[in-house]
Amino acid sequence: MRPSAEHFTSSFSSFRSASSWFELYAAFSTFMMLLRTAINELIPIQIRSFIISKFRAYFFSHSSYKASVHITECWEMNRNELYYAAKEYLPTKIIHDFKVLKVGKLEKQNKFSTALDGGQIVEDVFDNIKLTWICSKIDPPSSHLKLKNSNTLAEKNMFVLTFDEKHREKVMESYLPYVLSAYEATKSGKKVLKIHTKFSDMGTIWQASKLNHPATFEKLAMEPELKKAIIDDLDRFLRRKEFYKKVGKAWKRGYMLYGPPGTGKSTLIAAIANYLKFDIYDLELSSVFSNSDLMSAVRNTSNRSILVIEDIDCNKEVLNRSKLNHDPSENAYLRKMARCPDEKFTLSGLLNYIDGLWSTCGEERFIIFTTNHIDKLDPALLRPGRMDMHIHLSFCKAHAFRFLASNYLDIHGHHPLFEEIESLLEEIEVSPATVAEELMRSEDPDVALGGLYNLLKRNKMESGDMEIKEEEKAPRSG
Ligand SMILES: Nc1ncnc2c1ncn2[C@@H]1O[C@H](COP(=O)(O)OP(=O)(O)OP(=O)(O)O)[C@@H](O)[C@H]1O
Repeated sequence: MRPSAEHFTSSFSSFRSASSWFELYAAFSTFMMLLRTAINELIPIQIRSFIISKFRAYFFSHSSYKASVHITECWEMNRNELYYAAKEYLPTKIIHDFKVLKVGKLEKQNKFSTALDGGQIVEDVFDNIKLTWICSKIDPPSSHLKLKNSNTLAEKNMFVLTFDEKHREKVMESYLPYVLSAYEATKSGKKVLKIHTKFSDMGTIWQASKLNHPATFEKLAMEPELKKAIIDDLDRFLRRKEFYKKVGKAWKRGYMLYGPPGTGKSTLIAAIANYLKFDIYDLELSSVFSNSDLMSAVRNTSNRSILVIEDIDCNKEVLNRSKLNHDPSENAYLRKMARCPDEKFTLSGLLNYIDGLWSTCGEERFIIFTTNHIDKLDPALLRPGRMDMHIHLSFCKAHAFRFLASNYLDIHGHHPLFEEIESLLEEIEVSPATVAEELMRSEDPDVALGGLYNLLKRNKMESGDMEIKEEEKAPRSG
């Protein structure tokens, strides 16, 4: 069909109106350009930025951009503590209104544990910030990468935490540390303690076994003031994380336990470990072959642990080893394995080294040295500030004896032999270990206490005989 004359006229008029629109647009653009130039020239940039920020805040403050944090099960092929913290923390948020929840119990636990059953959305509020958690699965990587020290496939699950973008800083700096600290607390509550011993002379691997030592402060025969001072010190240490940070000190503590054999040094260490819920790393100096060997051993200890170095006065032994006492070919081999050719050390050098290295490794750590002969120690070790507390454990006197009698024989009141035993204990030196051993010989208190009395009398006579002999040996004056 051919177009009519009216059709052409209306198309032309619409073209005219379009051209007038362009004219209008051009005029508007020119005006805006002039206005912009005028504003830029007349209003300083600071005032302009301020006005723009206010304008944005007014119009966009209610629109929420979401930010997400992905917390995967593994981090750099290792267990991601934050993931496990979230796993432990989240069920506590829905325990009263859950729709689905996994429940289980391990042999060692006396309560059952709970876990999310995947796919659930958990809502949490922290400091008026709304947070949403969801657990989701990650496809396993194509290569069958395995976790270090574990048979689990890497990166199986993750938590996605979503929140308002504007709370990003608070979530990262306050909320996540809060989730982590709640986990640390529950973890230490149900922790099965371990004692690690150095695995071999050549390697630096620790071998762990369960620490089943039942020692507690309640069962330790010790002057009540000293016991209280130690417990107070431990409590202070535990709650002062922020303080250590503030004063720029490593969050660590060192004790020196000294006293004769059998006075309870090892028992006290076990009681401290049970109290703090810290693992023990028991380092025998005879298993350390060089500074680098020692460095690896110390570096491989974990946080929340106690590094115990017993009998540090055995200086001779260490020096003897470094002077190649054994077969020379064997020593060459051992040095090679320890990657420290011809490296020697003295005990004081070794202790200085531990001190320096240890203060740079991890946190929440204890180091405990024990010695039977404090007088033999290198003074550098006893220097103020190196060890935080020097604890003297001594022979059994009346108070410790009564304590052991009530603990071992259930005698809480009086016994006819008590006074005689106590006066003998004032005269001779007997360790709590010897007393405890005698008290364990019979369940009958009369028999056990009788045995102890006889032992103390014998010891007294022997020490009297020795004194007489010493006097006889000494040259007589006049
Ligand atoms: N103060 C104490 N309170 C309760 N029991 C103690 C005490 N001291 C020692 N014992 C008992 O004696 C045993 C040996 O003590 P322990 O091994 O702790 O002494 P030690 O000072 O470490 O000895 P060593 O210097 O020979 O290693 C312990 O198993 C414990 O039963």
